[in-house]
Amino acid sequence: MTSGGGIQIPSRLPLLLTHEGVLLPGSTVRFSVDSPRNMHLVSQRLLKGTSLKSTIIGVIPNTRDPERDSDDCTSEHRVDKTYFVCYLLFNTIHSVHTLSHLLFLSSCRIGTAGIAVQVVGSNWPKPHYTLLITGLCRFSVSSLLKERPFVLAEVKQLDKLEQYTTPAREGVTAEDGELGELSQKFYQAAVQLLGMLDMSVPVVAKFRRLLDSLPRETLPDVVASMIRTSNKEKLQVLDAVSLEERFKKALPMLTRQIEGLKLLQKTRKMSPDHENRVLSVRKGGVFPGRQFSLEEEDEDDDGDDTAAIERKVHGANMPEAALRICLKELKRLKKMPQSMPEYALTRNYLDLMVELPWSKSTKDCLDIRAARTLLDNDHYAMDKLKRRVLEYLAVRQLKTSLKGPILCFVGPPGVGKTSVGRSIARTLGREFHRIALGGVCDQSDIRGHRRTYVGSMPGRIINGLKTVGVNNPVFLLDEVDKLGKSLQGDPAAALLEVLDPEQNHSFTDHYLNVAFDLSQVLFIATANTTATIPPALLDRMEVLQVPGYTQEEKVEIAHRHLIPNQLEQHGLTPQQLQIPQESTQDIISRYTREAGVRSLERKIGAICRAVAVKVAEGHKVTKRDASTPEDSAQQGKSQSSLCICVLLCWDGGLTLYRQWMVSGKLLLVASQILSVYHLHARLSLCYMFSD
Ligand SMILES: Nc1ncnc2c1ncn2[C@@H]1O[C@H](COP(=O)(O)OP(=O)(O)OP(=O)(O)O)[C@@H](O)[C@H]1O
Repeated sequence: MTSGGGIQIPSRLPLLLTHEGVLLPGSTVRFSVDSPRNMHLVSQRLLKGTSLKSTIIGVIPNTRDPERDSDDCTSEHRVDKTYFVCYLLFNTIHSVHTLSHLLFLSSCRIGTAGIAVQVVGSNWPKPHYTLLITGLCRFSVSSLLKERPFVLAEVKQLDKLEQYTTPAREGVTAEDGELGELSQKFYQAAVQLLGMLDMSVPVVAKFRRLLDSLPRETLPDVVASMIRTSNKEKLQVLDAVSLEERFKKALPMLTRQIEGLKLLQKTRKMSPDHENRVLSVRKGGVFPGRQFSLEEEDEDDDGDDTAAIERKVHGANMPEAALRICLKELKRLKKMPQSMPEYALTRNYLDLMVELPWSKSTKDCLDIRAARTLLDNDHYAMDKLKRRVLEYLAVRQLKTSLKGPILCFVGPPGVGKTSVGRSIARTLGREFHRIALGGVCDQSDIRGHRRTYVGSMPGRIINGLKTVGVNNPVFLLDEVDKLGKSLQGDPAAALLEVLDPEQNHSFTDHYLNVAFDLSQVLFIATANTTATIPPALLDRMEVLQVPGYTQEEKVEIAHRHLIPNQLEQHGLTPQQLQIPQESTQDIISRYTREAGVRSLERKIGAICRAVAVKVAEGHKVTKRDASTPEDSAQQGKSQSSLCICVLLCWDGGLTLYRQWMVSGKLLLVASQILSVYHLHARLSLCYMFSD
């Protein structure tokens, strides 16, 4: 095998006839073997041989063994007798052709001698072997020695194997004239290509490693086997026996690949992370392995995402403990692939942490006189409550320390507890957030779920803070008396910490798992009764009773607040609908039975809706008729003198309760029966237009 210091391949080589791929010297290719001749080669030569010599075979590319095709025919048409006779005849002729074909092969084809580095056999779906062969050198077939059981040929080695063991400087150099220039050009092109490729791809990594360590002579074969080339092109390189010709054949392929990449990069604008990756490899001469690249890629892929969160985390102005947790989570997030379910959980957690108003607050603009005016304007009566609220606010104005009592307004429904809470927020110039506690029976509603649970989320307090975006809002805990209890814990107990000024500076939501200072939040609670409020909770609050209203108070509330509000809500003007005090009194005494004014408000709303329909219809009619200036004047007059007559009818009897709003002639335009009270009564409206 060795002659004169150089390595020689055996002069007789078993030949593997393959049509699958082209094995070039210096490359490794996997071949699937299933034709009888090739199968014999593997079983009788490769598997039985014990020496290195026995693992060297010749690979003749682009050759389909004719016997394999005929074998296929046999199996497919085994039962067809007529075909079988034909097949025998055909095979006799064909065997001559096969021999000549192989002889033709042996006279003009070039193959690659290679070492079978791996042989894997399998019986599924049919018996076959898979060979992993590393190419050594070119050879030409001198003569065919035998055809069966596998092809054996006398071969002539074309490449000198010692070339592959010579260091680069002793191989082709620039001083070697045209060949030297060619090889230098080829090397530079290969380096250029490398600079444009994604280094995390294994084949590129291999390419980079090989580029500097291999002798230049081997580059055309190695590069041609690695870049995107067709089998035909690889065959051209294989057939190029002279080194110069080989460089000339392979260089255009390499240049084409570079141009193609350039074009691709032009159209698909390079992403910055890709650029970074390429740059990092260009700078550090050592190419990182696959594992390293993957980690790097993960970081780069979501680099923007995590970088943005990191910026937000640092900008959120959160306390040190929270910041530490965020940075820890961020570190974990960076290491996680985005496809991991925990990635989304951690991401959501960090999003919430950066959105929370750790140190964002509104400035209180408390002026007791203005507060009194505002409360008076918003609410009629409720003197006792308003007085206490003003006292409370005055103390706050004098003493900025916020450790005051938690006010709890207790009274029947609709007496204005919630709306007073809203007014307090307005007088203070703070954000207002209402937390409805009616029916809440799970303590995690208040404190949140631990992050270990699927679908965990923060409690209502933290959610409320996120919504308002400041850490000093007015939180109205509505209906504290309707808190429930269940196996999931007692939400009232969770509220104890929230409402205790001594404790709530370090309120810890289970989801956040870090303390949030609630001491700046102004809590106001409302309830219909104190009977169902847990004593411990009641003890933390100052109860302010809000009694129901008298008839006179209700009439005043209706005319000062409810009717103007409803008119505005329904897009009506006071000229279009005027409800006299007597009518209001009647509605209160006959159609509402309540301590508050919610039902009364609904009745007024019903009247407004009915009037809105009529006004809208009136608009249409007048638009159509108002073609002349006289018509327009008439229309304005009619609208301004629109009045209402309330007809109350119940149990079939009709009571006309007529109120003439304008003097003069009145015309009944329309009447509508509105369903107001389910069985007893109906409210009928008549619209009268002045002529
Ligand atoms: N004194 C008042 N002055 C003006 N409007 C009032 C007054 N009392 C109640 N209202 C109005 O009555 C309506 C109902 O009030 P609100 O929702 O505050 O009642 P509540 O006491 O909170 O009822 P609930 O206990 O059912 O929650 C609101 O539109 C409110 O403006």
